[in-house]
Amino acid sequence: MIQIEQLSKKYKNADHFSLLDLDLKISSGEIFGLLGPNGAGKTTLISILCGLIKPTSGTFTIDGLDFASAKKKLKQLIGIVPQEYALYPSLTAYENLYYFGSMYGLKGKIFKESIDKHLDILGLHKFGDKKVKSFSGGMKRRVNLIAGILHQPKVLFLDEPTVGVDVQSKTAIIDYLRELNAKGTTIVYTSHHLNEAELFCTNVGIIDHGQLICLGTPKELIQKEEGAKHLEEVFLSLTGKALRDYA
Ligand SMILES: Nc1ncnc2c1ncn2[C@@H]1O[C@H](COP(=O)(O)OP(=O)(O)OP(=O)(O)O)[C@@H](O)[C@H]1O
Repeated sequence: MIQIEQLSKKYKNADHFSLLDLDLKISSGEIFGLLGPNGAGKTTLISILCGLIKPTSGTFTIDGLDFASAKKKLKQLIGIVPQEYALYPSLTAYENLYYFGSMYGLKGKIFKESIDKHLDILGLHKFGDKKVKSFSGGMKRRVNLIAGILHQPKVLFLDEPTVGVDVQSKTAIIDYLRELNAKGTTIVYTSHHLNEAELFCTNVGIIDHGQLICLGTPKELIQKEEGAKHLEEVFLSLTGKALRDYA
């Protein structure tokens, strides 16, 4: 279970809070969708939960652990699939995965077999020895995903794992995440694909201007919004149509 209490973040020199007094509970076994317009605070929240940046105030625990007292345990417990490709372009897919797995202390025959197995499951078995710089966006996204799950995390955080990929890669990624979840992995993911989130998530939270503005199953949120048939209509009704450009 992830328990977040009164979490706030104001970046150095920023004139506004990117997260403000956010309370949220995510139960074990969920596929939780963190949705919101550009600049809403999704990446900021995921980055804090993964221990990549520190909150300005507030607390959170994952499985009862926090970074202050149990950093090493937490790092093993969670997996991170960042929005930007965290891959070395001039290494092969296999070398990248070997490197990232080693960072979690993985080694030996079972580890190597696990890399091969995951390359196979995600349709990359023919490309393990090819340099990542020659890969399509969809292939890079799939390698990025494998890099985050080789150590079998209990909780997996993914920041827009299906952005910029074709329907085939998207389906392979979502199907694989569903499989992981069925085996017990809690999934927290951000996305701008509201149709995908509607079908994929057990619960969603919409955040805007750093605050949680609604929470529930996709079905509940759609039922609550008069005239809405899909999550996208709920989303637009709650967050408005104004563009969210920032620089
Ligand atoms: N390193 C930073 N320094 C200052 N401000 C930042 C920094 N990173 C993000 N912000 C600001 O924090 C706010 C939330 O940004 P964040 O990236 O968390 O939003 P997001 O919901 O993930 O957006 P997107 O959908 O565009 O990825 C924005 O106003 C952004 O400009």
